[in-house]
Amino acid sequence: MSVLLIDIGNTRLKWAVHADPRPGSPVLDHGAEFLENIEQLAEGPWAGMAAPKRMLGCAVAGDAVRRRAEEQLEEAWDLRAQWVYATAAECGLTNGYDHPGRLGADRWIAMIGARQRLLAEGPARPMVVVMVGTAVTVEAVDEAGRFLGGFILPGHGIMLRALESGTAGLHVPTGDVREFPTNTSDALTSGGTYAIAGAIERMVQHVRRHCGAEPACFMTGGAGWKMAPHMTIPFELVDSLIFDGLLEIAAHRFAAA
Ligand SMILES: Nc1ncnc2c1ncn2[C@@H]1O[C@H](COP(=O)(O)OP(=O)(O)O)[C@@H](O)[C@H]1O
Ligand SMILES: CC(C)(COP(=O)(O)O)[C@@H](O)C(=O)NCCC(=O)O
Ligand SMILES: [K+]
Repeated sequence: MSVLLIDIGNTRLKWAVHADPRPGSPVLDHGAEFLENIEQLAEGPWAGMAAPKRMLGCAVAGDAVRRRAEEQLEEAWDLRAQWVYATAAECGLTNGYDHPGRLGADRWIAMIGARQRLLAEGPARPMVVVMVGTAVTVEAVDEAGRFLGGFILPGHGIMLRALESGTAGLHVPTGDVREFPTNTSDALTSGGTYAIAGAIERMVQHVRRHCGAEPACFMTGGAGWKMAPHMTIPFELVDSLIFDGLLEIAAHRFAAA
């Protein structure tokens, strides 16, 4: 029973088709489109594809974007969309947010994916789960699977645009990451990268102190590769964290259905 998984962030819609709704099921096809190209999915990459039996996704980019994706599913295969929202508890995770439903669904699902991966690799430990997309999120999860809380930071693009629009002298091309930047381009690129790296390292300290154990650090998101060379702590870069989480949720939901 093939399943189409969709993750709509504020920059791109990412999709993957898996053979079955169960963890580890093989990927049959996948892709990503910038939000402005969603209307071309049914006639483009999805045109020749066998109809998936089910769909499960998350969308944090607003109702209008979500509806545009739903229209493509209808047009391509007459497939009904099923969206995941953050809840108080799911797949072994409990949600410590003040209002659990207000947590971004992508953050919740990535934590579920990371927890499964952690438990597949060894005994339970605390985790720090990082998503580097349009925004950056840095989540803390304790050994028992309780989401303690997380940071939201601007991503690379937003940081640069904020500085460009708020100043007169910062309109420069992208630079390199340097320990001691000596030109404006490098200063901006390094500032953004180390701001994100610093937030991650700080969350690792918080978790280490709170849980009394070394957290496992997982990183995902379209710009995760930009951070990877500049991290000083051990971490695992997992591109598929959200899809891993969605598959886990799909296994529960579609087995019960
Ligand atoms: N092919 C690409 N083109 C442009 N930006 C990319 C690309 N791949 C990754 N990125 C970077 O990834 C970020 C978006 O990551 P993504 O995971 O798609 O975000 P979101 O989940 O918020 O839509 C962009 O801000 C950009 O820095
Ligand atoms: C924090 C986010 C903007 C991240 O979005 P992304 O970078 O993946 O596009 C998204 O998860 C969101 O809108 N969250 C709702 C608010 C919250 O999690 O507290
Ligand atoms: K995302």
